[in-house]
Amino acid sequence: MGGDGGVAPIIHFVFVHGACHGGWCWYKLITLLLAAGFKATSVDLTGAGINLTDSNTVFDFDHYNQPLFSLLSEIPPHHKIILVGHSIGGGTVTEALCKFTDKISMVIYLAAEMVQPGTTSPNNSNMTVGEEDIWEFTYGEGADKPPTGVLMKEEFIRHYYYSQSPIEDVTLASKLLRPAPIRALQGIDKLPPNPEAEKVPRGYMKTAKDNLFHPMYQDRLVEKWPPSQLYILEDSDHSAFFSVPTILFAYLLRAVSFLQL
Ligand SMILES: CC[C@H]1c2cc3[nH]c4c(c3C)C(=O)[C@H](C(=O)OC)c4c3nc(cc4[nH]c(cc(n2)[C@@H]1C)c(C(C)=O)c4C)[C@@H](C)[C@@H]3CCC(=O)O
Repeated sequence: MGGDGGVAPIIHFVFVHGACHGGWCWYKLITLLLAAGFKATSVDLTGAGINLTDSNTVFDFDHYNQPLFSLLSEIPPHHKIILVGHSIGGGTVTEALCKFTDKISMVIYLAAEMVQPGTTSPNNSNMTVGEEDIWEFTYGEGADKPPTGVLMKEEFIRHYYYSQSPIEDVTLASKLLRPAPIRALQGIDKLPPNPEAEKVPRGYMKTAKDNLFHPMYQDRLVEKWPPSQLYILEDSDHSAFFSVPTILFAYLLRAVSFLQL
């Protein structure tokens, strides 16, 4: 029995995708966790996955994150929420951590943006997002206005997102990726300091064979805001949920074994 009115605690993993992805990318992890007796949910942020909003109309980071905020507000208090964010979804996770601090038992950043509220990202000269040739922009407000969406060009997907992943997953993903709301993403890493949120245990999982989010840049994030647990996924590309799902599953279980229920 836990401390919440005598109701037994339930460990509930909530997964947040990165840019252009959707809740679909967690299908292997959700299958493994459900089979092991945990609760596991993935969310489609606004304009992603099967969320019906056109991402070209999403201009605000809070609007983009709204489906996660709704989900978190509905989860009952006896659920011990482990919030897991991938890639730029780490920005969403940090914002949710600040808004729902009391509901979250642990946050895990997977190859993710992990920036202490009140500070800025370390120098990002290693980031591939700056290499415009790999991106295709959409102009929902007309060609004379700044872009509203961004999607990786199909010929670069295997190398940058999924170099170590099964080819079937690459094929599936290439059908499901959708443009990310570029203007909403400009709102990441703009949070005020939040000492309460910093008390929540935090894990970082580094992807060592990542062609998109350089491992050295991930090291810098970890140095700048050291997590309580650090895991290295040696054989993982940027998308550990496809390339090393069983190792990721094992590391998630190890991470939650440190929870005080
Ligand atoms: C194009 C500019 C826009 C942006 C888009 C974007 N960012 C990432 C993707 C896209 C389309 C990815 O596909 C990747 C990801 O989420 O993979 C699933 C992205 C990352 N972005 C990161 C950090 C980061 N991005 C931005 C800004 C933007 N990203 C523009 C608004 C910032 C800041 C503060 O401006 C930061 C810190 C990483 C977590 C990943 C990997 C990026 C890489 O190394 O290339």
